[in-house]
Amino acid sequence: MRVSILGAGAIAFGVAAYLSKEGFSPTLWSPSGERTRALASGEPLVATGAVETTATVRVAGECREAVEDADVVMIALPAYGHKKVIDAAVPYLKAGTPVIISSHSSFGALYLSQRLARRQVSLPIIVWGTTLVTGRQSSATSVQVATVRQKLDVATLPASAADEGFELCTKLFGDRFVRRDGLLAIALSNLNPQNHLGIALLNLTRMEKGETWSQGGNVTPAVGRFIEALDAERLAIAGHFGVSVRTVEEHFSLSFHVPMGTVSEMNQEMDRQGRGGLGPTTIESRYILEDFPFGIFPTAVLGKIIGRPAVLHESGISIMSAAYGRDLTADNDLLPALSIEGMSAEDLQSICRNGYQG
Ligand SMILES: NC(=O)C1=CN([C@@H]2O[C@H](COP(=O)(O)OP(=O)(O)OC[C@H]3O[C@@H](n4cnc5c(N)ncnc54)[C@H](OP(=O)(O)O)[C@@H]3O)[C@@H](O)[C@H]2O)C=CC1
Ligand SMILES: CC(C)(CO)C(=O)C(=O)O
Repeated sequence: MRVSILGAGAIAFGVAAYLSKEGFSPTLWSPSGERTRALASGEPLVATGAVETTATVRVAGECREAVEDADVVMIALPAYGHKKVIDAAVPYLKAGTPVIISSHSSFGALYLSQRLARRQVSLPIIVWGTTLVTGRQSSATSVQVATVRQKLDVATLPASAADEGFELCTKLFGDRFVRRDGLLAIALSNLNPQNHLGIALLNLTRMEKGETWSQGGNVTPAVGRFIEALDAERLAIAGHFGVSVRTVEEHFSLSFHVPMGTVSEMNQEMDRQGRGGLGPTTIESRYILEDFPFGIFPTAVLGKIIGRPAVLHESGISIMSAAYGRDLTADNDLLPALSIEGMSAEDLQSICRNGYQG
């Protein structure tokens, strides 16, 4: 099966390595072309850690080439690139060809559905609550994979494609998928924003000064409690919509293979095992530039829609925007096209179930 991955960062490399190892043939597309230059010249992709393989992967020079050829398309890059990449792909996507959005955030699936409806193209959009793997790109041709997650939440747009989406994901990536109740559940499942709000806000000076610091080791009890309080707001919103989502504690335990405990205890355990990872060394980090506009902000919008303001989410945005000297919510280039802020909870639930019709 030909899987074209739009993106060529750590996750795209990790997924390409995983698929190659499983006998599928992935194609990578780098929007600027920069990150696939060495692979395009014939060098193999080398993965180490939780996925160990050396593989030759195809590189597409243009988005059209990646998309037209594919049996499945996957978007695997930070949300601040989603609009650009979706706009590039939409003209070439074919009816029926599934599109997987890895670590869906900020209703990117609705944006894709809206653009496809304008072309009167109908296809299943498969959304994941987070990524299959975690890791870092270690060079232009290599990736260090830290973990392959045990469980991954999945849903589809429209919801009626759920069986097809679940079967496809299981065929490609194994028996690890947990079916969730539609796009809204997935939009509330991505936990990076809450984790990264706690980590980045409470370690901002380390990031700004470019220090080398242990991420897991610095999820101290106070940082852990803050993340748990943010999670309580997210869970309350999910509860109001009647959708079931994983707790932050379940997320850590299942993603990083540590026994259940408090958020701090689990991070400290990862750190003790040498798997705590390093925190960002710049404030120009996706922990802020992706997670605040595309994760924390949409969750705060959902809180407003249901009349239960997510006070810590809103405060986090205000404090970080003040620290940046600009309104971070303005970076979200997906929400304005969707006018979600003006919708009723019922209308939002309906569009998240059915998508846009051509
Ligand atoms: N890495 C991890 O462990 C985890 C990552 N995630 C999530 O997975 C997603 C991918 O993460 P990761 O692979 O680490 O990220 P990277 O920063 O490594 O992604 C780099 C890729 O994104 C592209 N990109 C960056 N900015 C833009 C833009 N403005 N427009 C178009 N494309 C852009 C780059 O394009 P180019 O090729 O042109 O340079 C490149 O292909 C993110 O949403 C992240 O939050 C979630 C959990 C863990
Ligand atoms: C490092 C990790 C796995 C945990 O914060 C992560 O979520 C990321 O890189 O985005």
